[in-house]
Amino acid sequence: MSADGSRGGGQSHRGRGKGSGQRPRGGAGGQGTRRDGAQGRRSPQGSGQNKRPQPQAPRPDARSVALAVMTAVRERSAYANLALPAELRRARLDARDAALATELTYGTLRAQGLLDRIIALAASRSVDEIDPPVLDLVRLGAYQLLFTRIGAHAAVDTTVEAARTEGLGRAAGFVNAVLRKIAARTTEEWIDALREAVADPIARMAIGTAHPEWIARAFAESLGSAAGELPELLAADDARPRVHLAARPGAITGEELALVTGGREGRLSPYAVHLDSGDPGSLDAVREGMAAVQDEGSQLVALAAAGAPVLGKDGGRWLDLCAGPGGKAVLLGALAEIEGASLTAVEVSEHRAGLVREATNDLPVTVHTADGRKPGLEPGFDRVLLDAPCSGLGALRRRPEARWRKTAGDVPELVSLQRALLDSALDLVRPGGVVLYATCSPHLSETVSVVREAGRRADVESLDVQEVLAGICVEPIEGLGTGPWAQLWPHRHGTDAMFMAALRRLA
Ligand SMILES: C[S@@+](CC[C@H](N)C(=O)[O-])C[C@H]1O[C@@H](n2cnc3c(N)ncnc32)[C@H](O)[C@@H]1O
Repeated sequence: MSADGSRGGGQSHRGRGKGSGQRPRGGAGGQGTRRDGAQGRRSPQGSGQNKRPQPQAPRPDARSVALAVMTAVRERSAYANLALPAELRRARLDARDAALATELTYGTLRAQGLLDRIIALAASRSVDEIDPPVLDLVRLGAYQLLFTRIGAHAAVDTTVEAARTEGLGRAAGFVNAVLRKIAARTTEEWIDALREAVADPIARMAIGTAHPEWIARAFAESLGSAAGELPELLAADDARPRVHLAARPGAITGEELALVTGGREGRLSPYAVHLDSGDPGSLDAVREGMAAVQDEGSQLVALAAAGAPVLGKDGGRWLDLCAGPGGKAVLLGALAEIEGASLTAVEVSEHRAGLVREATNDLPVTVHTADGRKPGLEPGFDRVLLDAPCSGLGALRRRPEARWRKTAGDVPELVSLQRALLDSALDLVRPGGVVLYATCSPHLSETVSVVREAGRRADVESLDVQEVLAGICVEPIEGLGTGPWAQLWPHRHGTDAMFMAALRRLA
């Protein structure tokens, strides 16, 4: 790394540069940075004693936790929502600093593409020319300046200090200069500057809400005649989602779960409970397996798979064709137990199949590690859930880094897989049985196009899945689209943007 933060030359590794591990981290503090402020005050040099300061490992703080997660996401393609809890446990921050670390990590990752465009303008160079660990630091500082109430001095000073404690001291001047330039304008001024040369309204909205343009465009296409709701949708997609719990049928009711957790019952799934805050893993009901974290929209998918009308008697042979890691298999397995049915779960990944086994070990569920396109199972299932591998564009709010990792180029390959899996599901279901096709993506290529094509098979009819949902939901559900399929939306339903369609094999 050179002194101006650019790639190439010199040291660029965390913890190897000048100043690394030499003194407690700190800085000017500021809102939410009480600990930084207290630790950042160093004694004046040579203050009456000749003793050399003892080397001391820097104590983790909110910013170092955020940087560690950002590094894991960048270098090892980690998922932030899995890496952050591990870092928080390791750092043992108090509740206030843990909340700040969470806000900085998720916020910076979510806004990354927008921050990079602003940094490029401020640094007068492409971000590709900036050493990645230095770029992470600048992103973290820029996020604080533009999207938090942390004071500008605190945001700049603590980031420059972090450059030193992270072993990137030679880039401190560069970090300082870029952040000061960013601090000289408001967020709105930067966004206006980026939008200056952009006329297309969707592209302008995408810039302002830190979404890649192709994703905003896919959302608009899926909203169709309601594309005017795009700003609301993009804003909801940027907000931190509430934690949804699913009560396990037969173990606890939604009402009881709300009482023991202090949460609120959902308006859609009869098993849903919403929590405003807190660590769901610490709840007794979750630890004892009576409830699990699951988006309310995902609950509706499993419930629709269990409730869509089959012709003739339901013989109790149910199949989950893409089951890993097992969220819906647990709900389906618990319903199967109540109905006297059994669930076969298929998952191509050995590791994920293991997770399904673990999650369903006390339920009538058999797990097979196999490719759902050719699972080698005896056909004749009464019900098949195909929760297809997809781009995940409908669950971006739960995966802060995901929007900048995916590309439009990922979609066609997924669509071919979805088509082949749906064909297989329709071959495996008995005449009169139902396939529930679902994606956690509203992208039309992965949703309507796939089920329309399958509906062209001579032995398939489309059911009105909105009617199925009407029979399941606690309160009337609206805004699902023109049907017969259903599209859930974060801004309308408070769920992930799940899509579902029910197809029945003709007898
Ligand atoms: C959307 S996820 C399913 C989520 C799951 N239903 C749940 O609620 O936890 C899709 C799953 O399909 C698996 N998968 C991908 N290709 C597959 C294939 N050819 N056959 C079976 N499973 C596959 C992925 O590994 C992934 O676990």
